[in-house]
Amino acid sequence: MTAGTGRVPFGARLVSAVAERGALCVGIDPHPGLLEAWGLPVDAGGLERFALTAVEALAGTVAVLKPQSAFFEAHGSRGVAVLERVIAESRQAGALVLLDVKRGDIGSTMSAYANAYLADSSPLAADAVTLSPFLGFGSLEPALALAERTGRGVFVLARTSNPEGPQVQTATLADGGRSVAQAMADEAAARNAGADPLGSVGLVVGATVGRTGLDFSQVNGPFLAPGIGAQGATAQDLRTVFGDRLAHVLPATSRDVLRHGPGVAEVRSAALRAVESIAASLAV
Ligand SMILES: O=C(O)c1cc(=O)[nH]c(=O)n1[C@@H]1O[C@H](COP(=O)(O)O)[C@@H](O)[C@H]1O
Repeated sequence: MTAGTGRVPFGARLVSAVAERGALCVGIDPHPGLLEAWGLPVDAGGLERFALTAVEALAGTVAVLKPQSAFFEAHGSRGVAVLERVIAESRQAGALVLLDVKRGDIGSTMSAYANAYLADSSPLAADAVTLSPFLGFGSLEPALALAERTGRGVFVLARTSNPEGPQVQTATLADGGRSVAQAMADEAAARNAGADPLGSVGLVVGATVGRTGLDFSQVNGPFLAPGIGAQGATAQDLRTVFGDRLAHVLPATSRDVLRHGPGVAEVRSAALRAVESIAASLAV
């Protein structure tokens, strides 16, 4: 079992973490190619060395760490055991952990996913998870409810960083002129209404997506903005994507920091440079 949250809502804990450490989420994505580049074998032992080095370099420095579950699952039960350690040790070192699992299922199965990642009793419980709403936002209710009860958060996909996203996300809903992405923003806004300083239902909006025309003014929650670095977006792009919502944006990058390994100091320096360059871009 990982440590609890003290029932302080995720949104409030995120605001404190960002104030203390800067607005940055670093992904822990143990790609086989990165393991090789670090001189590690592509097996569970190599995964463990890679992931725990990343934790050592980053968990005392960066506001949010985002392990990508698939890269751990690919190594079977030993990989999942490493993921449990990554979550526990990162949280002990003061980082918030956003577990990237992009789950979405019919409501009754969604309850099981919620218990796996958002219940205090689970060995895989993180501070927040990524969720996919394309079975309908309402199907996520068990996760939203459990996250709220346990002081955890969720980030719901809205406008993802990949080029295929618009096929679904910019489509117009049957009930009127809104896009699917706008509907997700409106659902998040409804869940976060009145939360202070920030709600715990976030959205995922890629840093790569450019001007969207989406209205984020009522969301009152955090925006995870992946795509910086390896996918071509820069910190300067955030202003175009998020306009006057920049204060609530959590920029995310993974390979662009991890490629500086295997040295702990080099990985940490790369993350600190990213924090500074993002802070400079957001301040101008
Ligand atoms: O939910 C995510 O984290 C996510 C959403 C999205 O729209 N785009 C996106 O790249 N991600 C994740 O963010 C990480 C990006 O890694 P880099 O491209 O190496 O910075 C990967 O783990 C992706 O799965």
